[in-house]
Amino acid sequence: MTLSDSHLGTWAKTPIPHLAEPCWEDLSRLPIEPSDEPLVPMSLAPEPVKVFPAYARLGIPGAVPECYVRESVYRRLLAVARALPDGIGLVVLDGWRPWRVQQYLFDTLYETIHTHHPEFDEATLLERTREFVSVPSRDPLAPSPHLTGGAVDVTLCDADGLMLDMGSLFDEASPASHSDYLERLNDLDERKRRARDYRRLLYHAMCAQGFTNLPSEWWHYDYGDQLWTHYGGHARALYGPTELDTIESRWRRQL
Ligand SMILES: C[C@@H](N)C(=O)N[C@H](C)C(=O)O
Ligand SMILES: [Zn+2]
Repeated sequence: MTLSDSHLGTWAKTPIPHLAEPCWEDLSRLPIEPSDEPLVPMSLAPEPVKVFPAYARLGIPGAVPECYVRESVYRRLLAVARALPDGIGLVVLDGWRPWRVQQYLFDTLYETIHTHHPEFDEATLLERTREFVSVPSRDPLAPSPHLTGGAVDVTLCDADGLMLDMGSLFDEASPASHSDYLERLNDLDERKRRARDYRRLLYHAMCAQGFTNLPSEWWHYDYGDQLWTHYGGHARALYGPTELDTIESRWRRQL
């Protein structure tokens, strides 16, 4: 289904600004005042929110078949979806992530880059991997963003539920995934111009609800974690690492 330019509105006409990559060492020093806000399942959200737990669908070991997020993140994502033009839906691909999945993603990308570039030294390998996967960390002072339930990976779909072409694939580990990549190209063909406009639409709809974006990934947004503290200019983060409630922990609290 093709949506007309005028239908996409002013967000799609407003460029994505260029932002510098984060310095992860500086981020880890930002204070966290942890809230006990619960993790809630995105799949209970009404239309136009859609949920496709990408890592569980890919069979990644330890991945959960649901996208859990903190309650404030849930409410904000619902508001984002409701603010999109008619006929466009918000697809949530990942939210809270178990440490094991973060480790699997990190190790897999690290090994893949190492195989393709045996000449890279350790520091370069780490830098290239970090561009697309954060270092796995359960440290209460410096958790990986997705372990907090504040980070989300999202995209857009049309009224038929088909994901829109955003100019690179979700998790594509290439410069084309940088949020402002299409802003920097001249002479875009029709396909790339539409992808640029969809990225802009997603970016401004998310920012209007208080999310911040990771500049190396058009799909990754944060609320309440240390990336959000940095890019949003906040005094402190709201979320530390968290875990899903188990039946054992629930009963232990109740008895
Ligand atoms: C793996 C990718 N979807 C993602 O979320 N990357 C960021 C950098 C992360 O792992 O926190
Ligand atoms: Zn992410």
